[in-house]
Formats: sequence, structure tokens, C-alpha cells
Amino acid sequence: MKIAITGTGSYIPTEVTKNTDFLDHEFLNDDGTPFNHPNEVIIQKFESITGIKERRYATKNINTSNMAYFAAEKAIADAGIDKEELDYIIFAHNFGDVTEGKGQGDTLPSLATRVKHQLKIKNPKCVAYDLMFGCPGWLEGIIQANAFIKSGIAKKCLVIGAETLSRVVDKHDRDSMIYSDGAGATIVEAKEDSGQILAHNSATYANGEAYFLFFGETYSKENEDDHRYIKMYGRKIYEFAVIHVPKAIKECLDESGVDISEVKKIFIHQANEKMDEAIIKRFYKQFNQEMPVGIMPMNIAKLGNSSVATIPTLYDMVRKGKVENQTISKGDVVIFASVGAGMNINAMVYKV
Ligand SMILES: CC(C)(COP(=O)(O)OP(=O)(O)OC[C@H]1O[C@@H](n2cnc3c(N)ncnc32)[C@H](O)[C@@H]1OP(=O)(O)O)[C@@H](O)C(=O)NCCC(=O)NCCSC(=O)CC(=O)O
Repeated sequence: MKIAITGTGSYIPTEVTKNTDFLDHEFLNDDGTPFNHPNEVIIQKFESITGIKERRYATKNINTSNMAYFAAEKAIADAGIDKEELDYIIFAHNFGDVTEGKGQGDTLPSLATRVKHQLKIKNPKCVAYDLMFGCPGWLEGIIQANAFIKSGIAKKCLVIGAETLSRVVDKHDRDSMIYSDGAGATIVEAKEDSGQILAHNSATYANGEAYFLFFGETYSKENEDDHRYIKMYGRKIYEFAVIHVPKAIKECLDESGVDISEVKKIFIHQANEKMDEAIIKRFYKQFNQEMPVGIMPMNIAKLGNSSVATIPTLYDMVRKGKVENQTISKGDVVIFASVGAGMNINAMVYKV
């Protein structure tokens, strides 16, 4: 049985926020003290470390499940399937629907149910549930869909990754500039001659690493803000990722039996461009090879880190010829890989 990604769709929010839009922000250290240098310097440093120049935020009237619905409609149309045939809607996110300014995630009912409702799917046997797995959530959803189809309990699954991180960031934290909003959706089904999942690999590291990403207080000590915000030990994540992700990808490729020379593209979760380059360089180093030019499509400069949405959005864009100098063709072998809160890591080798 060949299990394939037969349709993709994405939603890119319309509001563009450039790095220069942070010039008037009050960035603080974690103890609430100001930095010794102006925001121009912080922003320059940020851009040179991460490669992010601008990011997209959802407009006030749109939440995570709305963006997911927009992406899902496109993926269903792209696959050419009847939405009533879907056996599962698997929705990866980590914060629920967050109303602008409220900071509280709403997950009742599940976001997958909200998407099913918006799609007006009547079939009760289309089972909808949410998946929390940090940034690697969308890829984990694909791995679950693959397992359901292989075992015979499903034929067609809709897998979504969507997040509205702009609504859970502490505006006093300079790391908040990394985060953005977006949605990507995919149809997974058993279909001959349409692609094939060849191998996958997942892991959770929850000892010293468990709280590298966490919900924490604002850095501002001035007002009584008891909200919690997304916080991270960025350097620790960086070091963790460059050690563990290259190994996880290699294990997955070895299992697939595909030779490294056959790999055409690597779609990696985009949190930091320099970090992603370091990961992929180390991956190739395990084969005593240099990283090939153009192997790693990127859109982080314009879209930032939309968590679970980065890979499905990028894959959709490349598939549809929307990323400059990046194409994939039928029969190409590509790798998907992600790392994030958990700390979770996963990888998948896929023949287009
Ligand atoms: C946060 C980082 C950008 C920081 O970069 P570095 O690690 O190089 O920084 P560092 O701590 O060694 O410090 C080097 C210099 O950069 C400065 N510096 C550090 N952070 C900065 C920032 N956000 N903006 C501007 N400057 C910054 C420091 O003051 C220092 O300056 P000087 O040189 O002047 O002393 C990076 O560590 C990073 O991207 N880490 C991984 C992020 C990641 O993958 N997150 C997970 C996403 S998971 C996710 O997406 C969500 C999910 O899973 O749900």
C-alpha cells in the first residue's frame, strides 16, 4: 500500500510586521532591566541570527481555527476528494483559539471539531481531534494518519498545523520577534502512483530538556500582568537541535533505504535560518558530504516561525511553484524534519 500526500493548502495572514516595526518596543532582560543598546542594534542582531526580516500576524477577526479552515478547504480541493469521505481531521496546535488581547487559549470544543463545523461535514464517522506536540505537531499528525491508514481504520485523513503565536508572545521579550501566525493543511490517503511515505522517526526528550520551551511571566515588572506567555531558552534549544536533529534525520533515511544522493529537498521546521543551516550541514557531515546548494527551501525571511504551520505552508508553496528557484517533481525523495516544545523531534522520508 502506498500512502501519499495528495493535496495541500495554506493560509498566510495578511498583516505584515517588519523588524523595523519593533523600533519603539520596550525590550527587557528577563529580570526586567533594560538593554544597554538601542532597539536598532537588537533588531540588527536578531535579523543576522535568525534570517527573519518580517512576519505575518492574523487580523483581529480571524483565529487559529479560521485560518485552519481556509487552508483545509484548499487542501481538499487540491486533492480532489469529497470532504464527506474524510475519516479523520487531525489538528496540530499548542495554544487553541486565542482571542486578541485575552491571552487565554480556547480548546472547547477542539479546534478539529471547529474546522469540521466550518467545512460543514455531516458524516459523524469523520473523527476530529487535536494534537499537541510542539512545532513537530503537523508532522506527527501525518505519521498518525499514515498509521491509521496502514492499519485499515482510515482511508483519508486531513492533517492541519495552525497557530496564532502573535497572541501568546510577551512584547517585552526580544525572542517574541521570531514568532508569527499561519496555517497549513494536507490530505493523506492510500493511493497508487501519487507518492509514498517511506519512513518516519519520532522522539521526546523530557529530562533536562522538558522545559526549554514553557509558559512564563512577562519580563516587565511594572504592571500586574498575570498572563503567561511563550518563553524559551533559545541557546539551549539551538544546542539541543544541532546535536539531536541531524541524527534523527539520518536514522530515518537509513530506515528508508534511500541513498543520500537521491534526496532532493529537506523541508525543515523554520525557527531560525542559521540554526536550520547548522542542522542540515551536520546531517550531511555524517555522510562526509557538504550541504548541497538549494537543498533546504526557506520562507522564514518573510513568514517567521509559525510553529506547526511552517512545514505544511512551505511544502504547499514549493509544490505550487511559489518559492523562487525551488521546485519538486514526481518521484523526488524529500525529507521533512522538525524540532520544538516537548522537546520533540521527528523526521519523515517521502517520495513525491
Ligand atoms: C533565540 C536565538 C535567536 C538566540 O540566538 P543565539 O543563541 O545565537 O544567541 P545567544 O544567546 O548565544 O546570544 C548571542 C547574541 O545575540 C543576542 N541575542 C540573543 N537573543 C536575541 C534576540 N532574540 N534578538 C536579538 N538579539 C539576541 C545576545 O544578546 C548576544 O549578543 P552579544 O553578541 O551582543 O552578546 C536562538 O538561540 C534561537 O533561535 N534558538 C532556537 C529557537 C528555536 O528553535 N525555538 C524553538 C521554536 S519551537 C517553536 O517554534 C514553538 C513550539 O515548539 O511550539
